[in-house]
Amino acid sequence: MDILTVRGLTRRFGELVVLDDVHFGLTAGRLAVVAGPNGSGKTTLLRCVVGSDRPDEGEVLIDGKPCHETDPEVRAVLAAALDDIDFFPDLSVAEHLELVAYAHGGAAQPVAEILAELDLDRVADQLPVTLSSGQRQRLTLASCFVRPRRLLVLDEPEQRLDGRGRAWLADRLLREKAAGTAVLMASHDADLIAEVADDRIEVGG
Ligand SMILES: Nc1ncnc2c1ncn2[C@@H]1O[C@H](COP(=O)(O)OP(=O)(O)OP(=O)(O)O)[C@@H](O)[C@H]1O
Repeated sequence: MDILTVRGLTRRFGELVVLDDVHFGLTAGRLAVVAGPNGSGKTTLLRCVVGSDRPDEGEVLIDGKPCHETDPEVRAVLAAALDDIDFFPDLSVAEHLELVAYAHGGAAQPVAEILAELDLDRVADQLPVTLSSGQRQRLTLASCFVRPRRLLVLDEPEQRLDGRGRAWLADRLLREKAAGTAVLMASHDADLIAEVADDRIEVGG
């Protein structure tokens, strides 16, 4: 059965039809990439899937049930990194990850391990505001990987990562699939897409 089902999703902003009757399903262990040029509706689609935007028509089902962002069941299943993520300003990098794990029923992977994996161990005691942009991106991704999940939604996760970070990301996504996580990802990185994607959802022109 699909973990994620999108049916007839349509989103308009005034006269602009950004998403027009989008359909797809995603099962455990598969990765679908959302592809299209700038402004084609990739982020809008992901925002509708995670519930931070509402489609004008159509529906999003998680485990066959309509998805509402605040449902405890959805919160337990869905880990998302879209660009509107906020960090707790007064918590260190390590404390932020401890709290995210705690809020979702415990760490899926020890915080110390994920810090080391993402080269964040050197900045574990720093506040988010003191991080470089690449380190902030790594913390965004770590926030998804530290918590339990069956569905992962990522908006251009490769952005601001260096070469080593991109290699790590590809490997990590392959491991996510092997562990049975369903992944929906917007990306402009053709190499990453070729390496990890099973399905391709084209949006826009
Ligand atoms: N709240 C909004 N009000 C009006 N227009 C919007 C709104 N949100 C998005 N749009 C428009 O919808 C279109 C799709 O935007 P979206 O951010 O989904 O594109 P994208 O494919 O993610 O682009 P990029 O590759 O640049 O990240 C754009 O033309 C954008 O201006």
